[in-house]
Amino acid sequence: MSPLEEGLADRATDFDNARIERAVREILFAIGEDPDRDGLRDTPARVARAYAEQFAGLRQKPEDALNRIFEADHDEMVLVKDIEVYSTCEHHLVPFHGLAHVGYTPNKSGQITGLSKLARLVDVYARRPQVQERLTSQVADAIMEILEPRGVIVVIEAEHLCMTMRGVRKPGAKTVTSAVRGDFREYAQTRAEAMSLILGRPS
Ligand SMILES: Nc1nc2c(ncn2[C@@H]2O[C@H](COP(=O)(O)OP(=O)(O)OP(=O)(O)O)[C@@H](O)[C@H]2O)c(=O)[nH]1
Ligand SMILES: [Zn+2]
Repeated sequence: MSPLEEGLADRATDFDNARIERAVREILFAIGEDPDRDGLRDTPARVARAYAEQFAGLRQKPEDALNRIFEADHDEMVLVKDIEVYSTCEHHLVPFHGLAHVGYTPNKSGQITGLSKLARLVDVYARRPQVQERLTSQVADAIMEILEPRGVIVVIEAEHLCMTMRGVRKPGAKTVTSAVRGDFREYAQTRAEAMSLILGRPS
């Protein structure tokens, strides 16, 4: 399986609402609640709808998002920073959220994509059970494969609710991950330039 396909659900496997509803009802029983009380009666169905949205990326491919490629007379860095990202930690199924910064240097023929498509691509991978490291590298690899740029940099900074509301309980702790490919990996100067734009200060 190619890295881009990792985590992609078999498209034949439809999202199973009824099964989620049964499972959530079970969990409610198991924690000692009454799933039939007023406030909880519709909860299994609500959770199923929420999961359909939260995990929609399991049925999407990166090329569904990066589907507009133009040619432009521009072959220098394009960076979209501060893309809000919400994902689900695959260890505890609780959210992690933060900011993604995605930059690339177009190839010599100046192939670029719509700016919003980079944010859409982040969502394709974020809307799956994830670890932050894999999310970061999948976004970078998809851009390399589809746009064939000279290089890509992806930086994600996020707070994991599994580390704040439970477990070690360290609110405010940020996890920063990066994936660099092509020019950004090869040339320290190019990488430093991107990092200073991302962090908003000289690195
Ligand atoms: N590398 C990585 N680890 C993650 C991510 N999200 C959560 N984790 C960690 O996954 C680990 C799971 O550890 P376990 O010991 O199996 O589970 P646990 O007993 O619930 O661990 P604690 O969170 O320490 O209470 C924890 O250290 C989490 O902080 C992520 O995106 N990347
Ligand atoms: Zn977790």
